[in-house]
Amino acid sequence: MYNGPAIQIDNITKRYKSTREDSLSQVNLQINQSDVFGLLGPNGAGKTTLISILCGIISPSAGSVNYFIKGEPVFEQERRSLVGFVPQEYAFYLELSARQNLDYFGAMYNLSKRELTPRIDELLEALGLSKSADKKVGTFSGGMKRRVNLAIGLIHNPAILFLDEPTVGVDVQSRNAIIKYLEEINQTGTTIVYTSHHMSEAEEFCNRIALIDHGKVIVEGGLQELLVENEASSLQSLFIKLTGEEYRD
Ligand SMILES: Nc1ncnc2c1ncn2[C@@H]1O[C@H](COP(=O)(O)OP(=O)(O)OP(=O)(O)O)[C@@H](O)[C@H]1O
Repeated sequence: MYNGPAIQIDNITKRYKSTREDSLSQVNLQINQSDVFGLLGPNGAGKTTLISILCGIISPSAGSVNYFIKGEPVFEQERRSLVGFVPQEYAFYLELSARQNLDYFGAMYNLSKRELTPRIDELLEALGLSKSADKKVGTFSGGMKRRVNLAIGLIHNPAILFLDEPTVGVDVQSRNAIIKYLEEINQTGTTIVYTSHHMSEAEEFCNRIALIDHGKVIVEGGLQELLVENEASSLQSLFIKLTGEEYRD
């Protein structure tokens, strides 16, 4: 499988208008096409800010992000169809059914009914939502809502998928289903960039990580190499070793 760069992040700095400090400072990263890349760090480190910049939801104060598919640069106008985003907050209509939500968001990507119907069936089936497809999402459990959120981010079959804490608040079964499905799509060529506070999940799921703290990348690279280099027995111990034990309230 092709494994050149998919995302090139150069010198990203972000300062929100209402703040006096940079939320991100001089972030440089390269994410490769076959990666499941983990953006990890304590509360307030800058993970959501970075992922929001990468998906084009907010602009950086300085620096640039470039995307590539099989080595070819992606132009601004193509980006929307090639990039998918699964936000931390639920991004759907509680009064609509799972199928109606997927229909609605699919139409926003200009997918035709002929493309959309089999894609919706495939996602509902893959994420264990077929039986509840026509029920209002407002009646769903937390795990089912997370899976609907994921299906919406994937509706247009993006080549690069960003996920901000996709398994927060779900039970073991839903977590397992979500991670298994993400592993499958990564195997078939989707680049995945994800944030999580769940260190054992990230340790199993990611091949490469960047540890971010106070808006800066502290370390980045292959997960196994980082564990060996830092003499850490697990991702959790690497995290504590590099970010300390103090609360970040
Ligand atoms: N819209 C905003 N306006 C002002 N400051 C913000 C805004 N969003 C985030 N920040 C600040 O930027 C810094 C990074 O926040 P961010 O949400 O990116 O961190 P995070 O690593 O995603 O945290 P968490 O793990 O708690 O979700 C924090 O100091 C936060 O207070």
